[in-house]
Amino acid sequence: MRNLPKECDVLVVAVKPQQIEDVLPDLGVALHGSTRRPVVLSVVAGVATKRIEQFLPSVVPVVRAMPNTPMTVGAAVTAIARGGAATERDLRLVESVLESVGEVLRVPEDQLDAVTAVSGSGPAYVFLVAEMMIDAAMKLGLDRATADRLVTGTLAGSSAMLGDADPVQLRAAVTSPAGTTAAALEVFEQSDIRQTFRGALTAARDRSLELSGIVRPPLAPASADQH
Ligand SMILES: NC(=O)C1=CN([C@@H]2O[C@H](COP(=O)(O)OP(=O)(O)OC[C@H]3O[C@@H](n4cnc5c(N)ncnc54)[C@H](O)[C@@H]3O)[C@@H](O)[C@H]2O)C=CC1
Ligand SMILES: O=C(O)[C@@H]1CCC=N1
Repeated sequence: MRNLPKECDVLVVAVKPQQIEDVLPDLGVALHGSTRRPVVLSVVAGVATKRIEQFLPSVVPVVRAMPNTPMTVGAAVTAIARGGAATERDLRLVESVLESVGEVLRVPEDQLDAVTAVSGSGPAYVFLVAEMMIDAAMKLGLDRATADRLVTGTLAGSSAMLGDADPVQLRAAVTSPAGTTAAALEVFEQSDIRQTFRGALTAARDRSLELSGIVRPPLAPASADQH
């Protein structure tokens, strides 16, 4: 930890929210003892830049990001927000790192809890849809391998069509009057699926807000020679 600031331009904090107090005090000490000022990039859900800054020298730039797991296939969408000491140059540096694995958007920090609910947790909602479609396909008599290929191909193809297109228009184009899609969509609407989605995303947003309250105040400032 002590040598990290000398070796890195960007230091990524990627522990669980409950673990940041195990990491940030030592990082603060290492940065106090260093003349080099790497950007601290936190991907930790629900922990505000102000909280992170409390552990670090005031000149250290902090940028908070909410990426998502499609990063592993170069298709992330990540939102970033800057802390008090971060400059335009720091933001560009972070963007250049994150753009190597997907798209990057800048948002005000107070929107990151909503972002977490939408795109941070979002892949799980899509995977749940895949799981439920595969299950329903098998109930209709398709074998597992066929169901997997049909569902995976349908989700991938539909995502590729979305691009900048309007999902409402895309859905309308699939839905023939009194046809099969209309029959399925009627069942979805009757089950109040829209309200379910609003409730789910609100729960995720609220959990992110709640997590921001779990972090205890930092320890008294420590000088480098105490460690
Ligand atoms: N999983 C996801 O889709 C996303 C996760 N995040 C955030 O990323 C963070 C990490 O999440 P995951 O990767 O899912 O968790 P994880 O549990 O897989 O990774 C946490 C890592 O922190 C390490 N760690 C724990 N204590 C440490 C310490 N004292 N010093 C050094 N390393 C330590 C662990 O060894 C582990 O590798 C969380 O804050 C989460 O909110 C953000 C966006 C998406
Ligand atoms: O579930 C979580 O807390 C993390 C944050 C976004 C995705 N996974």
